[in-house]
Amino acid sequence: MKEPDVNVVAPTLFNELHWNYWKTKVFVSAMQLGVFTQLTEGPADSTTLADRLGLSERTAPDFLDCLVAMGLLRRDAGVYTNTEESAQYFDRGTSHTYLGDVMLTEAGHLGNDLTAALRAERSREGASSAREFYDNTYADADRTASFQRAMTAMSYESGAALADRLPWGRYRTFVDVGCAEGAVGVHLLRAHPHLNGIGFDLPGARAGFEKYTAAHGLADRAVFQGGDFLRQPLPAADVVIFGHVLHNWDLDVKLHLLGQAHAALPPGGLVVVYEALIDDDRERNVVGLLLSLMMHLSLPGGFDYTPADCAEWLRETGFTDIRAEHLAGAEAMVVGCK
Ligand SMILES: C[S@@+](CC[C@H](N)C(=O)[O-])C[C@H]1O[C@@H](n2cnc3c(N)ncnc32)[C@H](O)[C@@H]1O
Repeated sequence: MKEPDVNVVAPTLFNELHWNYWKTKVFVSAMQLGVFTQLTEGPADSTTLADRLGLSERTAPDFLDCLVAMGLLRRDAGVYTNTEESAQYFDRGTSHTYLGDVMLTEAGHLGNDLTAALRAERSREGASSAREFYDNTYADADRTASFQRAMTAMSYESGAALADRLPWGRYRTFVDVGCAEGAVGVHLLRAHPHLNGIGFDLPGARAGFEKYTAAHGLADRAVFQGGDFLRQPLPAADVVIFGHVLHNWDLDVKLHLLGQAHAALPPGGLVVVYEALIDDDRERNVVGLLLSLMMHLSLPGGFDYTPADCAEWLRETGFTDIRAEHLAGAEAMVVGCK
């Protein structure tokens, strides 16, 4: 295999195709479940729709808001209705214009796993927990490498934006918690030669991290520390970063991790949480909503969230001066100060 490439471009086309694939799955599931046909009987809220369509209440809000963000439904004060186009083409009762059969015949299989997960109280498709998902991933070297490559691609633009947007001149060290290959740290270390970083992750992430950071000539400033954040404290640093980590876990673990970050920071230190945060109105950032559905599908307990949710958890765990800022594409960060 070739060595990691140090001069890559952002994976724009990959992102576009990947998220279009997931939008198609959501659309097919909506037709398999009869969402649009149900809504021609009248507007309904998430609880009513979950009951009528046999959806789990755990997954229904993210699924329905995803359809809103995709422009297939409207939501007003928590009540969902069809758009004109959805009512005309996706309601089975409107037989002279109904187009759903075409999609279900050609691509119906795409929705099967999502439809089953939306109906189940617990997903039966993926691992029983995020813990099991990562144990399985790191048990296989090829799976580890492709997972870490995907994380590097997913965080490419956010890493570059983070290097630009935070006042790094005030800080000397950071710990990137759940660092995977260390791509975000590489962005920060290349842009700010005075910084030193720790990549903290499960021991199975070490080989990929050391190979990637060495290929960028940063082995001396990027140190890997193997550990389990469910069982041990985080390493001390001036800035603690969580990228696409909190969404893997339930609320208790999210709060536990933010509390651990608070303990690891000096007074004045920063916690930075970045991922495809769902917009506060839950009607625009379709990628954040799709990721939340992916968590429901394969990592039980995990869910994505809004900047407002994150700000509340940061306040609860003792942070102040909390602010949210868009980074790049679908991604945003929330920053808090100890
Ligand atoms: C979705 S990936 C995010 C990777 C990277 N931060 C990014 O944004 O590209 C989540 C990371 O959390 C790590 N992780 C999961 N459970 C962990 C644990 N118990 N302790 C430490 N790291 C863990 C995984 O190994 C993985 O690298």
